[in-house]
Amino acid sequence: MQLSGKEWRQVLEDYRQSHPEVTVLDPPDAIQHLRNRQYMLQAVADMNLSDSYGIVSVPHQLVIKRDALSIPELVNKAGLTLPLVAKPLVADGSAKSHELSLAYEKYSLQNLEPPLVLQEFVNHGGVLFKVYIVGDAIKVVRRFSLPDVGKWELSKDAGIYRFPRVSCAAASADDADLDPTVAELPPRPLLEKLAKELRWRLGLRLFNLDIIREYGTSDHFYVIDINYFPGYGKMPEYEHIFTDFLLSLGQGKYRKKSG
Ligand SMILES: Nc1ncnc2c1ncn2[C@@H]1O[C@H](COP(=O)(O)OP(=O)(O)OP(=O)(O)O)[C@@H](O)[C@H]1O
Ligand SMILES: [Mg+2]
Repeated sequence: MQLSGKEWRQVLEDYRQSHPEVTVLDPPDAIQHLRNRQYMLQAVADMNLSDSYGIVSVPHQLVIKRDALSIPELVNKAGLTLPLVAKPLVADGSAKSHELSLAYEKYSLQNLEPPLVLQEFVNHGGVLFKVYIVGDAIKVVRRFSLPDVGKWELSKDAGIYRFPRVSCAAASADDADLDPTVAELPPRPLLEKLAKELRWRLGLRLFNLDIIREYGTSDHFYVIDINYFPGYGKMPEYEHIFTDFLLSLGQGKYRKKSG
């Protein structure tokens, strides 16, 4: 018998209820929440994180459920500024769900295929920060990203550009000769606060964030993507970090039992 995603989650949930001695790393419903780009970044938006180390927000975005012809008008009403990144609404790891495009011109938006999320493109100097979270541990790496879009390109280009899955193609930018204002990692205390709060709000322990710094600012960051259980193989020192995480779970259980 083939189970639907929902039925499968129910099976896991029932198992958890009837086997309280089993450690569930992350609950299926919380994981499911990240598979929809309409909700994925909501926890970051709700946090309103702003302190002396910086501001963390999410790009303005608009959900288009159907009817591509109405997109230009909806974009107008929502006050979104072009260029926009169009992302399929569902982010389930399938190749299709990672087919993104960049739209420079309002009327060309009618050629997109809903359901999708339209997100304002934020210039960020072509570098993004992947922030890996494993329980209490945080590890950040730099990756090359999409280049900035200038006014010149905006006036000249009148279309939609599909781009390949950047995160797979992009090499590490950690050893590259980069503009230091672009390459400087987000402040550690800001990331600690963000990670701690997100672990709590999302109810998850194993995920990563894609963060960019708005070009020309030193401390305005945007979270543009959150993925559950990302490819940890690309995270430096993942063996140690993962082992420590698993050991800490065992210790927690032991304390609970004996305490
Ligand atoms: N709002 C934005 N502003 C600027 N660049 C963006 C924005 N959103 C996405 N990008 C660029 O597009 C890339 C892919 O976007 P995103 O991470 O949302 O898609 P994804 O398909 O979920 O990717 P992943 O391969 O990381 O799972 C980002 O790594 C970044 O280079
Ligand atoms: Mg990403």
